[in-house]
Amino acid sequence: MNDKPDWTGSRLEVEVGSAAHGGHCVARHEGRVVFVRHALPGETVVVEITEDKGGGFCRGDAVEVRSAAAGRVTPPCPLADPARGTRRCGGCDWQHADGETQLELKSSVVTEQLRRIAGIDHPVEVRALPGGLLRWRSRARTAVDGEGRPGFRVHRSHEVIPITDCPITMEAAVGAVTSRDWSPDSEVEVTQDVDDEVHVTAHTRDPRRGRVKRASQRVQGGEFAREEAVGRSWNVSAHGFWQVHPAAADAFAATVARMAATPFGGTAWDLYAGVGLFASVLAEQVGPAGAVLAVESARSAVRDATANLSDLPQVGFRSGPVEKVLGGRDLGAADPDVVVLDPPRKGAGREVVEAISARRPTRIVHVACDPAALARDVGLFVEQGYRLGEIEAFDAFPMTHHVESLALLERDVDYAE
Ligand SMILES: C[S@@+](CC[C@H](N)C(=O)[O-])C[C@H]1O[C@@H](n2cnc3c(N)ncnc32)[C@H](O)[C@@H]1O
Repeated sequence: MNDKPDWTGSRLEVEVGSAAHGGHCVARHEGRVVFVRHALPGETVVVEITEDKGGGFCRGDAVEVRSAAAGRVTPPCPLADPARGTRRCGGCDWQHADGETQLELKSSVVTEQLRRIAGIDHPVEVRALPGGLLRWRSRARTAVDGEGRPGFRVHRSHEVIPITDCPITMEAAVGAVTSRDWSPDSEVEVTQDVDDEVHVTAHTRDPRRGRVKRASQRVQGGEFAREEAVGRSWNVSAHGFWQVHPAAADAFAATVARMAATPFGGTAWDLYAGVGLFASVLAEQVGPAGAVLAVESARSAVRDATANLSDLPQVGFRSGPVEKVLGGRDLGAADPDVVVLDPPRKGAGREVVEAISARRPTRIVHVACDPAALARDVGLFVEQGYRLGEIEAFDAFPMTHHVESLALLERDVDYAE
């Protein structure tokens, strides 16, 4: 039986330890672990407990800094200020850290996740992308409160804090969202594309089902957002997947190209292909005599990819979940030389890792936006006989805890095969 007191709502002074996955730092109080938001390693803070897991760990927000770390700054957004108590925007975890400190925190988290989850000692250094810490976000989904005001949710809560700005979001995008009222309790999606055209779609609540309907109404902009990367122009369905940071697509594609190094005339797979960004790079490497198979589950993305890559006949598309397509028969006869996979946040998982490994590609490039998922999948590939060659990591989401890592996994070629 748990006889520990419930600390929810209490304020405790703690010494803050290292950064943990998810934008917290770890502290201890009376033998219990407290995950503290908006603190920095080495600080002494007063934390208000927002969640007590009953005998296990607690979560809380730093509400007063008694001794600040050297990297602490005043958050540019008032919604991330400790003076607000625990009613802070849930979006930005590291606004109170300067840019260099954010890179150090993210580097330590990626390195630690690899060590803890995959048992691999491989120090990772996260690099900044050009463009600074503010106004980089080209895509956002905002909530709307009961009075029709757009906003963001409090961390781990349904409460919506109305916004008049969001300093990490591009100016025209945030202006399009904040300049009007919306249907109460709806959601608004916004995209600012490379031409600075803003696309806005409202998703309204279905009162019968008590959740936001998938049916949506375009309020501003066109069907497609135009983007540019790898020297090409891309048409992406206005709220379809495209990298959120404007410098990310080129940086990731260049890294994929370098790590993949697919032989001319070879075969490559681009799994979770989106609108075909990495498939285009692989297609250039294999040339007209090679083959690239792009697999993607969202039908609109496959449609966009097919149109975007119509000049690259060596790219073939399969529409459907990767786990199903890899289990099917229409993958083509040739085993891939190289596989690139860029799964959603939860990672690819054992079934997909085993299906890829069974085809014995020489090189695998794993692109991950979550360090824990990266470590899980890397560990699974290592179980299948691959070794971690290198990792390049980018801060494609400044001010938040998110970080993008690209890992190269290699298998020694056995020429007797
Ligand atoms: C992180 S995005 C990567 C897109 C692309 N590589 C890029 O950089 O633009 C992940 C993509 O995987 C797709 N996806 C999610 N789950 C999938 C699944 N089980 N099978 C295939 N595609 C999936 C999503 O629709 C999304 O386009």
